[in-house]
Amino acid sequence: MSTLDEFALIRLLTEGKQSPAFERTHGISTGIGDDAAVANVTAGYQLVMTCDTMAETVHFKNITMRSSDIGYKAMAAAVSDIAAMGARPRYALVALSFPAGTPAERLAQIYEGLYECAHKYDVVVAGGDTTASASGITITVAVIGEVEAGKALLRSTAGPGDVLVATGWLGCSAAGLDYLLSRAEAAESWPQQWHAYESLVRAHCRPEPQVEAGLLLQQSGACTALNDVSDGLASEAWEIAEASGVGIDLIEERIPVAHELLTYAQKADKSPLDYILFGGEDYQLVGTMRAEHAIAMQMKFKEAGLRLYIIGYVHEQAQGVRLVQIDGNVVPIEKKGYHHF
Ligand SMILES: Nc1ncnc2c1ncn2[C@@H]1O[C@H](COP(=O)(O)OP(=O)(O)O)[C@@H](O)[C@H]1O
Ligand SMILES: Cc1ncc(C[n+]2csc(CCOP(=O)(O)OP(=O)(O)O)c2C)c(N)n1
Ligand SMILES: [Mg+2]
Ligand SMILES: [Mg+2]
Ligand SMILES: [Mg+2]
Repeated sequence: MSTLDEFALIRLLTEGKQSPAFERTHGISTGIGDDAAVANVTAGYQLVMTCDTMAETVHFKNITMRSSDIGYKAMAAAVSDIAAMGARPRYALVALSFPAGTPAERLAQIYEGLYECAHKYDVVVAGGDTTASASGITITVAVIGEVEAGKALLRSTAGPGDVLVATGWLGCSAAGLDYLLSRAEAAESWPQQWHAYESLVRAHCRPEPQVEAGLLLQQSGACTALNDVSDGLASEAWEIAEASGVGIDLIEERIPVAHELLTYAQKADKSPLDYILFGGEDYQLVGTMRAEHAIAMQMKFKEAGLRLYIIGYVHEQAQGVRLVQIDGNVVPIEKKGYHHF
């Protein structure tokens, strides 16, 4: 960044991206430009707050994501945690660190993607922070959402007799990542129209947080626990099981498998189930609900153009997470997923 100082860069990244009218109608009275942003709170609602970081080499490399994808996914991953509480995302704060000399154009593209995702999910970018880093780009997005008081969906409230549900395909992002790593082609030069494994690449680079699904589950009153899938189905099911003091059985034949995941796994001599259980970064929702409500919820989801799969059930005994295999054998599922350290 040779020609722009810090403040000129912040202007370049943010100016003209949100109209003052948009900010006003979304409850912001002071946005970017002061020491902190000021927003109204809705009476009778609670704040829901989260943040997630994406760091170069850990969450992305130049062969796995374009700059605009990095921004998009950073916002999507943070919004996903708000969806996983059954809440509505409202505001975002963005912290960006990069080594001196990073081209301003690259940063501008990251912000193009970031705002694209923010607009899609009706999130106002209310501020952030910009610093140098010793090496690599890091982007942290904090999202503040809201939910009707007392209605947030927790991990710790699943009960015996509940069924386990998922809002979409799992494992596609991890398979897409494997494909991109094996292909090893600089992301910025990817073609506009992607042909091979397009859905897997999209799942990895442009995940869609399930905000609408989370709200439907919350408003229904039938959902007893909810998580988003950032570390893999096994890890998320274990988190619900441990927090709620229950056991969970996953039914292999009920877990949906995307066609392209099957094709890729076969070609790469990998197991689709391994991607589903231990891959992560799907940003679908996995939760529990009382069994008697499950079919009606599936209908509601269908009417809304969404999907809801019943993929398991909750036990009284806290014997961890198990897989009911297609042949009827029941095997324990390891607590493994993505671990940073
Ligand atoms: N450095 C930190 N300081 C304070 N709280 C943290 C920190 N890192 C994570 N947490 C909290 O720990 C919990 C688990 O975090 P994480 O595994 O990242 O959640 P998720 O997988 O849903 O993003 C969250 O409540 C999160 O806010
Ligand atoms: C280059 C590269 N290597 C590996 C991964 C896979 N990966 C990185 S972090 C992660 C787990 C999710 O990230 P995390 O920061 O743990 O999200 P959180 O659980 O906090 O939402 C996965 C599967 C990747 N996305 N890119
Ligand atoms: Mg996190
Ligand atoms: Mg989460
Ligand atoms: Mg997260």
